[in-house]
Formats: sequence, C-alpha cells, structure tokens
Amino acid sequence: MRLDCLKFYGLICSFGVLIDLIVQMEVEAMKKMPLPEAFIDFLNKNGLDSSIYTASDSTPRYIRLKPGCEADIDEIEAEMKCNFEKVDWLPNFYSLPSHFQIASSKAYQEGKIYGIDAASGAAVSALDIKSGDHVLDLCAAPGAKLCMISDHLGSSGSVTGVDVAKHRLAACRTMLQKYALGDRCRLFVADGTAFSLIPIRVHSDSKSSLKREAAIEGKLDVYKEWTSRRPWKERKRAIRARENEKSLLIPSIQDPELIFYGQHSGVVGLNRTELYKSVHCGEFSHCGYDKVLVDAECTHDGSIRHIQKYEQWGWTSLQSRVLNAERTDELTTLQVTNPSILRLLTNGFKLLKVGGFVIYSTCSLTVAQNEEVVEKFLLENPYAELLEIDAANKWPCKSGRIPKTLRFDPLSSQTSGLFVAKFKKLAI
Ligand SMILES: C[S@@+](CC[C@H](N)C(=O)[O-])C[C@H]1O[C@@H](n2cnc3c(N)ncnc32)[C@H](O)[C@@H]1O
Repeated sequence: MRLDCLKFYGLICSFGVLIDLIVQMEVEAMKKMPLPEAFIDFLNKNGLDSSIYTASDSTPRYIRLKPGCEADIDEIEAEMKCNFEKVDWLPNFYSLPSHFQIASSKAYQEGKIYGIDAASGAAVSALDIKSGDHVLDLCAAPGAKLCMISDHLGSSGSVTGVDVAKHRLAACRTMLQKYALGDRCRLFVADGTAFSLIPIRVHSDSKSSLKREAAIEGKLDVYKEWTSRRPWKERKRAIRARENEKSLLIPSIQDPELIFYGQHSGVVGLNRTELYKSVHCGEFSHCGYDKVLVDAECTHDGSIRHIQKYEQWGWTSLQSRVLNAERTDELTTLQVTNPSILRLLTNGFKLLKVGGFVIYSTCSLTVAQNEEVVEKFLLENPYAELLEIDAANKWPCKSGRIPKTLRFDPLSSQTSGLFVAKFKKLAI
C-alpha cells in the first residue's frame, strides 16, 4: 500500500515537472514571438519605440506588502518559495520574477500582499497623501490604487471612489473588504465627468458623535451601518426612477449610486438630502477634496500585463481590443478634442480645494493620450499649475515631452508603462 502511494506520488511529481517544462517552453516561445505588424504600426504612428517592448518579458512582477505585515516577510517568501527583491525607491514594494503567479498564494488570499505595478505605486505616492486628507479617485476600479490610498490615509480623512462601470466598482468593493480598508471609503457608480459630491468632513469630537448616534437612533431615513442588502425604501426609489426614465424615453442624469460606505466614511447618520447636497462651483475651492487621482481609461498600450494577455488571447484580438481604429480614435479624440477624458481631468480639478493636487495618469505611452491632454488642460485652466514631483528624482523614470511630466516604461524603468502629471490648484 505504502509502495503504491509512493509510486503514485512519484507519478504526480513527474507530471508536475512535465507541466512546468511545457509552461517554460511556452514562455520561451512567447519571448521569441515578434510583435504583430498592426501593433508596430500603432507604435510608429504614435511615435513610440518598439524596443520598449523587448524588455516586457523580463519586466518583474511587483507586489506591495500590506503595511503592518513587515514582520511576516520571511514567512511569506518561504510560503511562496520565492525571494523578493526590495524596491529601494518605493516603500513596501518588492519585485518578483516576471511570470510568477501570486493569486494562489496564502499571503495573497489572506490579504497580506497586493499585486500592483511599481509605476502605479509611484502615481499614488505622487499624491503625497497625509493622514486626514479627503481623497477622490475618479476612475477607481478595480481598485489597486484606491487600496494604496486608503492604506496611506491611516485613521482619519476619507476616500471617495468613483467609476462608471458598476461591475468593476463591485470588484473594488470586494477588494476593500478583503484588505479591511473600507472603513473611511465610499464608492459611487457615476460618470466622473459630472460627479459633484463634496467630501463629508466629519468632526470626531464626542459631541458630534453623540449627535450622529442620536440621529441614527431617532430617524428611519438616515444611512445606518452599511449592509449589502439595500433598504426597501431605497430599492423602491431606484425602481421608480428606472420606470420614470422608461416612460419619459429620455436618458436621465441619475444621482451617483452609492454601492458601499464604511462606518467612518461620514455617510452613517446622514440622510439622502445631506449626502447628495449640491454646492456652487465656487464652493469647491474651500470644501472640495485635498487630493484627486484621475487614472484615466486609455488604450493600455503601456501596460505589460495587458499586452502579455494577447500572447494568450491571440495577437489577432489586439486589433479589436486595442488598435481598433474606432476605439483608438474615440479615446484620443475624446481626450484631446474634448469630451470624456479631458473632461474627467477638468472635473477632477474642479472638485479640488485651493492648494490641493490632482494626479493625471494613464497606462498608455502615446503623446495623444498624455502630453496633448496636459497641454490642452493647462490652456483651459489658468488656475492649474503643473508641478514637479519631488520624489521622482529617486524614481527610474524619464521626463515626458513636457518638462515635469513623467514616463515609466519597461525598458528604462523595469516597470509597466505609465504617464504621470501632477497639478496644483491655485487661488483665483
Ligand atoms: C485605468 S482604469 C483605472 C484603474 C484603477 N485606478 C486601479 O488602480 O485599479 C480606468 C477606469 O476608468 C473607468 N472610467 C472610464 N470612463 C469613466 C468615466 N467617465 N467616469 C468614471 N470612470 C470611468 C473605467 O471603467 C475603468 O475602470
């Protein structure tokens, strides 16, 4: 019996070795695969050097260690059978071999590590978050940057995450819950180009807490502790709104849909009118957000993980997913000649307090989606000042075509591609 078990175990091991060998051969084959012509065309048209992508297979995978788990690092390395290399320019970040998978590890499942590229971590660092800040993430899903923002915030201030895609924002909510970071967060499904809710500045003194508790006890129509099941009254209101919409046959501009709020997000104890209170444009200058992140939707051509997926999906799908003329034109037209993405940045800036910062980032390396957007934004917003990112002198990135803007790319940074620009709101 014992001998049979040993034989069986031996068989499983050889099978495992064989699988590893096949995976290794596939990886090697991928490395030799030339970039498809359509992609090279896209790069040429956008003035991008295709050699950037020659490093993509050796670009490390990055993880961020959850603050507080520093003492567990040896145990995590042992469990994952991998030596992490500390990223010396970004606290709590480590690099792993390029094709290392983290999702099945205990450390990942227990919420001790995050999968996030170091360039993305740099974009969040550029926000320079201080405890007590009220931060808005206008394109929040699936939420890697939002989690890092919440971690940096500590035990005061708030984070508001907005995304137009409900299913993606629901994934963001799951992530916040997994990492126990939702306490000061609220998530809204909304169009970030029109979002206009101000942060809730909660006074944490005991008098205010007592007042809030009294409001919760005495009133039925205030937000109580968040549950995944929405109160009947709220569901009825949503059904009625949908029916009205259908009967009017016109798309209505709906209120942002609140899909999550934490106990200390400021929402508990408010009624709907208080939560959805609108303010005049000029008021944002003193009651707006301290920091805003606009991590805009783009063609993702700089994202190594995204581009590597085509090796599995088949390069032919690159055409429909990234290079599709309509989609690319739509994105660049949207960004440069106005509507959507430039409006995202403009709206993010509007929602800032005077003296606050906005970070604009994209994982595209095209000039159209980056520097051209910055140029147009600065032309239209005389109270925006493009800022130097102080910490960047230690980062392995290059300057963008506009001084003070930054570009990370696989070849020079050993990270995924990312463009970052930082603006300050000046007093009018
Ligand atoms: C690059 S992803 C953001 C990644 C995210 N910051 C993170 O770190 O996980 C861009 C996001 O913008 C969202 N988006 C696109 N247009 C939007 C709009 N008008 N308003 C709000 N979100 C939008 C997309 O649904 C997508 O989730």
